[in-house]
Amino acid sequence: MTRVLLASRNAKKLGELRRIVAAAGLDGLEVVGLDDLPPFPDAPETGATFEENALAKARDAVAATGLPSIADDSGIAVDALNGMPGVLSARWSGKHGDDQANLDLLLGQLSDVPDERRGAAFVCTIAFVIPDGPEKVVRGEWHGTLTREPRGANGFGYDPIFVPDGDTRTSAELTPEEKDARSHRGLALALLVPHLRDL
Ligand SMILES: O=P(O)(O)OP(=O)(O)OP(=O)(O)OC[C@H]1O[C@@H](n2cnc3c(O)ncnc32)[C@H](O)[C@@H]1O
Ligand SMILES: [Mg+2]
Repeated sequence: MTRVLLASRNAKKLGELRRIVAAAGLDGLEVVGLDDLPPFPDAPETGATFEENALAKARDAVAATGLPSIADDSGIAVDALNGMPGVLSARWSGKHGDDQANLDLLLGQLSDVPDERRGAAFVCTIAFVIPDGPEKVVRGEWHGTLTREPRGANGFGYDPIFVPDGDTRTSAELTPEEKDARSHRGLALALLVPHLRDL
């Protein structure tokens, strides 16, 4: 069994990563999370791009654990905000990981933005780093529009205000399987799976 670390401190995101990797049926891979290992310090995410942040998180995890490591840096890019919150999505309200405050602030900022200009995209960049080995970075995008009120209880983060193109439900109203099949995270991991099979 080869061990692979999913290096995320966000329990909901980690759950999605675990679920998607499990669905890919990678025989011979044992997936571990940060909660299965001794703690190591969480470096600040200071990169200007999702790619830089994902690579930094995966490299830190490799340095601390010696395990092949996967890290996800993701967020929402809003057209009317010129692509923000972007890499600041997790701390848009000033408090890291406060999903409700982040979502409320974003909705307030967009209150005067008309329906035809409420486009947004979820972006997920995943870095896979092997000790003394190659580094891979993949990216998935999921395009849609933003609602005016939150709807739905599934998912996390900005899911209750994001309606993916081709649907009328928010991504918090999709089943987990529906979200995985279409999401930025599902798309990125699909691109990574061939590299995981090579391990
Ligand atoms: O860095 P780690 O430890 O993985 O955990 P994190 O929560 O800090 O993760 P990010 O730095 O990548 O920030 C991602 C933020 O973007 C949002 N986000 C990412 N993927 C999302 C999704 O599938 N649905 C809703 N919101 C999402 C969510 O608000 C997250 O807090
Ligand atoms: Mg983070």
